[in-house]
Amino acid sequence: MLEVKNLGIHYFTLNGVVRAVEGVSFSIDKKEWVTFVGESGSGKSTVAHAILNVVPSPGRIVSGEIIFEGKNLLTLEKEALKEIRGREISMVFQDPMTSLDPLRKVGDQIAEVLMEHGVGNDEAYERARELLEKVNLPADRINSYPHQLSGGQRQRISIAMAMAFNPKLLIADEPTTALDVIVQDSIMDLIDELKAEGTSIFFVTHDISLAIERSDKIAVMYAGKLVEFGNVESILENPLHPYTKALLESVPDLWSESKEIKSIPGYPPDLRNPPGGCRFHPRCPFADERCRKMEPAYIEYEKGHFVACHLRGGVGSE
Ligand SMILES: Nc1ncnc2c1ncn2[C@@H]1O[C@H](COP(=O)(O)OP(=O)(O)OP(=O)(O)O)[C@@H](O)[C@H]1O
Ligand code: NI
Repeated sequence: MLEVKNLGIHYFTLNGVVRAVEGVSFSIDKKEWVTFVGESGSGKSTVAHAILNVVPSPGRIVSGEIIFEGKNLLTLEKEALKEIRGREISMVFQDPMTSLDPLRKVGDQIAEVLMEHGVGNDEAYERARELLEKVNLPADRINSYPHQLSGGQRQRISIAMAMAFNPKLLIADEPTTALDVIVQDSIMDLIDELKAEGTSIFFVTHDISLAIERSDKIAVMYAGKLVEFGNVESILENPLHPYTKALLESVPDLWSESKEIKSIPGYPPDLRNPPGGCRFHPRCPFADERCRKMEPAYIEYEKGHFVACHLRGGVGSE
């Protein structure tokens, strides 16, 4: 359904070119929930924005293709992309206020999304009420302003807007990070329901245990590279990349015998000047000469389970 090939994104800042995303390839099938994990700054949000070609300035997509149902979204005319945005592909963010206007009633805002895509006035308000119910908010909330709602309720509103047309793909960038645990769960349930109705989910989180619970596949980013991608089960049973292993070991619940949380020594690199070879090599306990010199190829190590690491074979490039 969605296929991303060799995606590269740079931020052209006054202090240099930030190579935020390089050579990222993956696909998402129908009704599949794929979660992107990785440390802060690894490029998760940048990839999320690229799908609808909305990488904020000074960022620019410098390579790659984003094929959605056979069309490359990166070469599509503005108008055609606008038709897809909000209708076939929608987005929710960590801060719902980025998609809500503080000065207008939430019902008007939901109805407007529908009317923008050709739904008539009365039907749009009717649908807005239905959508509020669907996200478990009372229909009279239609007359509320965003500031009259809690953070969780506001996130429900932005999900209601995202759901307006039963999108084929929902891009959710840390939609629950600002919320408390109980509210978090209820938002995750809503996204699950959407998936049950046929929507594919591109989800971004810092919280790997959240990723494990809900998703079908996990994508692990490190310093702008996709280092591992595969089914949740195969990644848990057989993490192929040393960084993935380290991430899993940093989750306390997973390794309850030891109760010890291991953090990964060192820091991610400055992406204006990333290390040569494998970007993880300065922090990798297994790094050798090859890892310092050659970039590991991204290979399908076992069916549906991809990795970029010299320890797992594959041919690299200088
Ligand atoms: N507007 C910008 N200008 C310059 N550099 C940027 C900009 N936005 C992001 N970057 C850089 O691009 C890289 C990727 O950032 P991105 O926000 O995609 O990471 P992330 O994985 O989503 O991190 P987080 O978990 O903190 O949200 C980082 O090195 C970041 O500093
Ligand atoms: Ni982010």
